[in-house]
Amino acid sequence: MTKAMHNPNGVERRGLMFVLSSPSGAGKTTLSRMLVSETPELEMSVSATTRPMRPGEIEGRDYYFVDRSKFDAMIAADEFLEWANVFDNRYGTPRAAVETALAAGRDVLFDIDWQGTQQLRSRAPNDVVSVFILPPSVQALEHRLHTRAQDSDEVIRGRMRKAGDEMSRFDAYDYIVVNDNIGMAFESVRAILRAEQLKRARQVGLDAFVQRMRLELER
Ligand SMILES: Nc1ncnc2c1ncn2[C@@H]1O[C@H](COP(=O)(O)OP(=O)(O)OP(=O)(O)O)[C@@H](O)[C@H]1O
Ligand SMILES: Nc1nc2c(ncn2[C@@H]2O[C@H](COP(=O)(O)O)[C@@H](O)[C@H]2O)c(=O)[nH]1
Repeated sequence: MTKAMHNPNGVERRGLMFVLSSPSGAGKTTLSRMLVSETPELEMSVSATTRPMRPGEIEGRDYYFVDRSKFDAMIAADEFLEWANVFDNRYGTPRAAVETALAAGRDVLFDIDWQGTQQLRSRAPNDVVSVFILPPSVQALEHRLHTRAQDSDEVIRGRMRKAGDEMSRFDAYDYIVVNDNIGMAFESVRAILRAEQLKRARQVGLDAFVQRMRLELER
């Protein structure tokens, strides 16, 4: 699915699909924004959703906000790489933007739930790297949802009720990060991304790179 890109070190490598999941409010959006702003080769996948827009959200930056009939038409037209029902709404990853980014040799970041992660992994098992973000405590999670101040008390109660089930999905992920101190959590996520970019199997240009140096040494 992915094409080779050039690393800063000059070795070609395959792009990867970097997934962050967590119970609602654990910090995926915050970490995603930090990661994208510090990683030029990483592009955020913008999902489509039927959920109402929150104050401060921007169409096309945070989500594509669509109604249920548009969403279902997109499913019928096979426009999603994955989609799922989450908290009584539908969410999906538009296929075209992701395929364009990967074909241009970029990495793509996904803020999606466990169901979407499963679907991506079954499509591209070697290209998905998944990270599950846990909150430091239940109290901190609830506090964060309240201080974000973007959902009604009823919505927050619903998300807290589902947090236990969401958290139990951690064991299907490659890496687990507890987001207590945001700076430390960010450093952990960034280190995971960097290490995965450097995996030997992703650096598809290594043979050619080493071969060039060997030829030079033999001259
Ligand atoms: N380490 C942290 N310490 C304190 N507050 C944090 C931390 N990380 C994130 N937050 C705050 O917690 C709130 C929820 O974070 P965020 O929106 O990133 O969560 P999320 O996992 O993306 O949630 P959702 O799944 O509902 O979109 C935000 O107000 C954010 O600023
Ligand atoms: N399977 C998918 N899950 C998605 C997608 N986009 C977001 N999400 C997940 O939904 C919940 C709720 O998000 P919120 O913005 O309403 O708080 C959260 O777990 C997201 O990760 C998607 O395209 N596919």
